[in-house]
Amino acid sequence: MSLNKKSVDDINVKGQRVLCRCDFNVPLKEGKITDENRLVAALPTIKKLIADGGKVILCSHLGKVKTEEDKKTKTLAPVAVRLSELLGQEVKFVAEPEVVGPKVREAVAAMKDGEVILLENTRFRPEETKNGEAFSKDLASICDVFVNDAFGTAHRAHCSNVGVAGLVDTAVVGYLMQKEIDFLGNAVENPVRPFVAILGGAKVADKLNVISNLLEKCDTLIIGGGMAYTFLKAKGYEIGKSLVDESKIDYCKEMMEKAEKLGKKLLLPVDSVMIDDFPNPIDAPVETEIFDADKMSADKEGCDIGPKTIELYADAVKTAKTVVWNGPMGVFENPTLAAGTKAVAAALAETDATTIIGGGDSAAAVNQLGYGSKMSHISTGGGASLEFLEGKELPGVAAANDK
Ligand SMILES: Nc1ncnc2c1ncn2[C@@H]1O[C@H](COP(=O)(O)OP(=O)(O)O)[C@@H](O)[C@H]1O
Ligand SMILES: O=C(OP(=O)(O)O)[C@H](O)COP(=O)(O)O
Repeated sequence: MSLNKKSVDDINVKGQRVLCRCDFNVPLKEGKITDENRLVAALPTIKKLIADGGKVILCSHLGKVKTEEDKKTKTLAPVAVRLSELLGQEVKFVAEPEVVGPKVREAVAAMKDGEVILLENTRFRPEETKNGEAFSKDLASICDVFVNDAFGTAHRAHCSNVGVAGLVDTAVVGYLMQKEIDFLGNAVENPVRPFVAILGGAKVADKLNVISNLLEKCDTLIIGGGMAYTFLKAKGYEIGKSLVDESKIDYCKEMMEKAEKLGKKLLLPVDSVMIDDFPNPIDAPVETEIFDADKMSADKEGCDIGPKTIELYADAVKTAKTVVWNGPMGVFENPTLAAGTKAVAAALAETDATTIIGGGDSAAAVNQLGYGSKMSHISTGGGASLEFLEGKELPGVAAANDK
């Protein structure tokens, strides 16, 4: 999918009411934002709209809203406070149960050019995630122009990113959306080779589906983390209590055949760090033992790639010119099980390749290890970047006006 969409550079927002959909779905702990990456990433578009004299109405979802209790804890109030600080001007938080109601209409009517308001969590309206008409219409009624900069949500078709776009004359994308699609699009469509893709993590079912498409595009596909064990089982190896998706064993066999047919390298762990039981809490001390991949213990669980695999993977990355990485190599939240993830992050930091990180946990791992600034691009979208890499059209992008 190429991004031949109208952007904030193609419109004049002076004096216009601009509804700007961002992805402010940030992690919160006791009401405090613990990672503000998504807020910082949204600033260029917001600043541009302010500078151009728009009346900037920001909106976003925050988490999944299922209960009444969620409406207390998943408020965007802390985001308004932090955004005000980051922008150096007031972001007025206008909260009401229906998200867009009389209070918001009044506040919008009173806005001066260059002012900013933030609406409450769009998922407080139950129609939001069903792309229902009433809420889309409410959103469209308070704006002249719609800007979608929520890349992290682009794989969803909801009122605030898709429904509303169909009800306004002007629907464009923001800078973050553009940057994400450009980086990810170039990486898969015109990669400087060798192109290495690294997949790991625990969302095994989701991520296994990406492999078929990625195999056609990359030169080497490296598999680690929880998803590796379904492959190792497909090879006939004992995997003990490790994570597995039984329904995907035949698919993994097919993927190994596909790689061979296409002449692509598919690298799997040759050894594994195993433990007796999954740690609880996750960072509790654990006793580890290293096994070759074809001699794993039937009573243990594989939780990281072993030292031989680290060497193999670091070597494969060394000569790469483009690397896409999604998903940690092990249970990196536990310091004893973080070596594989650390080593891959270090290998990426050392190459002169274009390095693109996708997925909340992978991004957190890279940042925690201090390698964030060494990567070419850290995507703000996990699910969205994966669906994009799979070659799927993202509804949030498709809904914007073509150039
Ligand atoms: N071998 C493994 N067994 C169980 N969990 C694993 C294993 N390797 C990695 N994980 C877990 O995978 C999680 C991240 O997976 P995922 O959500 O798919 O990644 P991302 O957020 O980067 O897309 C981490 O919490 C990590 O502990
Ligand atoms: O955090 C998000 O997705 P991600 O965890 O896949 O990056 C997006 O804000 C989408 O949120 P959702 O998965 O609740 O629709």
